[in-house]
Amino acid sequence: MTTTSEATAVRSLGSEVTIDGLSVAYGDFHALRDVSLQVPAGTTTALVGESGSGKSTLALAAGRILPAGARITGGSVRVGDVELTALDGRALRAARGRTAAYLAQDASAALNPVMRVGRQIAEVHQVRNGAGRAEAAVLARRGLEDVGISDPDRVARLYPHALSGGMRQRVIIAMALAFHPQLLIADEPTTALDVTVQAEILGLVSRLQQEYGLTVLWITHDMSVVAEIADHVAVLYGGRLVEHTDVLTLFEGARHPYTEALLQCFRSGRDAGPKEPFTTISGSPPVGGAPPGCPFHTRCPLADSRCGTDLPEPRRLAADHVAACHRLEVVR
Ligand SMILES: Nc1ncnc2c1ncn2[C@@H]1O[C@H](COP(=O)(O)OP(=O)(O)OP(=O)(O)O)[C@@H](O)[C@H]1O
Repeated sequence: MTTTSEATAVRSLGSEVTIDGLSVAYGDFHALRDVSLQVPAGTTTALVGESGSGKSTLALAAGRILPAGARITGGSVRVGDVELTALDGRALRAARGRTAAYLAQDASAALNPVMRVGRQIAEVHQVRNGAGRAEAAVLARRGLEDVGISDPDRVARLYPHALSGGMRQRVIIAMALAFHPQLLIADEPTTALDVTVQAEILGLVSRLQQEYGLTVLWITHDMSVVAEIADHVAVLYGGRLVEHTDVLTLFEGARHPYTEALLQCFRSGRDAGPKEPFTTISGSPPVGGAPPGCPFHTRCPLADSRCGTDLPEPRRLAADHVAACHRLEVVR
């Protein structure tokens, strides 16, 4: 039987995540190819890239919570000391429960509409942490307080439809924390919220991340979110990791032409007046598989003939900086 202190105790939650040579396919189509990435325990890595670049596939593979139909075709994922890619069946189901919690863009889809929110969080404490019913109710209220809800007793009795979008997202965060996750996957959880609420939720997750030492993979299109929450950034294009670096280097010394193009779009959107056009990346991301050579070569202003035929290997430029590009010397 679990004691009160065991059920209540929150470990220093985050574990190191090591992804090595990971490839994932939906049917015959490879959405992710040969991606290697390390997320140190207790840090946040932002996954950025245009739509379809493979951000969600990578994050979901890191928690082994890919949808049905997705197959890991190569490589490995280790969370803490568990090699997730080596597990299947019952062992995988058990490991999943211990490993990752997921914050979705649409918080209402993650909540049961006919159950009071306090009960939903309490159930996690009962099932996941072995708390008794009364203790779980206390923990649920404490969880609501922890995510900045000032009147947890009242809110615990509400159904999800009675909550605003921001409040629903807070409830989902409280529920995610109740899982004591080794890895928190945040899939653009703030994009559906208005700007003020978005800032509040980002501030909240940053505080909780530090307080609980959470390891976070944060999927986003938005470089201002990256600046706010990330320690490291992984840039994906056409299912490949093209650059991986710490957040300061990203903004001050990105080396891959695709990363540079994303940053130019961000800066021009941020600095443009209301009627000024802002920069976009010409062309579209690959659909149905990346071309041979560098996946970005068809849109890259610096591409030469080799870029169309040879896949660039990731090159280590500093302890915390890797980029895969044949033309790094001419970027800076
Ligand atoms: N369940 C699925 N079945 C088939 N193909 C899928 C599935 N999920 C994703 N894909 C495809 O895999 C590729 C990568 O998708 P993924 O959702 O990982 O990209 P993303 O960068 O997260 O995009 P977005 O920002 O639009 O969410 C895309 O081409 C997508 O169409």
